[in-house]
Amino acid sequence: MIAPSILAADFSKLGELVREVTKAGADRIHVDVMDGHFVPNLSMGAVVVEGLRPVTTVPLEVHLMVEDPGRFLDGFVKAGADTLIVHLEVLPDPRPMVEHIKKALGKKVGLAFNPDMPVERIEPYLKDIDLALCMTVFPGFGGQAFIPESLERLRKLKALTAVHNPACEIEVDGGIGAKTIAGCAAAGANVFVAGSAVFGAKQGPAAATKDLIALAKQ
Ligand SMILES: O=C(CO)[C@@H](O)[C@H](O)COP(=O)(O)O
Ligand SMILES: [Fe+2]
Repeated sequence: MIAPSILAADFSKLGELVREVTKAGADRIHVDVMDGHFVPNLSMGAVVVEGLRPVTTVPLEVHLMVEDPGRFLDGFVKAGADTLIVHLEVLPDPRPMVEHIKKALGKKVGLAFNPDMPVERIEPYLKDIDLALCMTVFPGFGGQAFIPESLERLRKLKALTAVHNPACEIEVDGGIGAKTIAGCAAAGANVFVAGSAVFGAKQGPAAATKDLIALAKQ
């Protein structure tokens, strides 16, 4: 599954671009939310999700790179988010929030972790989540280079999900493109976030989406 990240899109044409990648076969749209604290950058809030909701039929997944995700969950749900992804780094015990997102809010829940977090830290929560997001760059900015050590981490994550929750999706985010996507798929990933490789592609976002879908399948 391909999840174009709108962080790399030309915001003056956001609706049009999201329509275009949806038509090209994007499986979901990835919305990067940054608070300037958890990561050294600011990006977008729930109004963007609200604006995009009528534009696409595919799920909108919100990647919350924020220190205090609990403050924002309701707003994103009201705006139309389908999946809420929170970072393990800011949750000493993510279980109450995972439960809240699933039961009270009725949405899908993802747990993300940075490249310097031991993969085993997510193990106790795998059985309760829909998606594990293995960051393949340090979060905060689009357009960074894929960290090669991520492949070994993905293999570990795949082995852990096989034991605890084979239905749990394994998502990769950061530096995913034509050169890195097949390796990530072989290592166990099945959801691929791509920002610059889609919206910055020479061939245009629609063709790039189709190319990435084909490469991920090989
Ligand atoms: O969460 C993040 C960055 O923190 C990502 O979702 C980026 O937006 C991916 O951009 P590319 O590396 O694909 O350009
Ligand atoms: Fe992201």
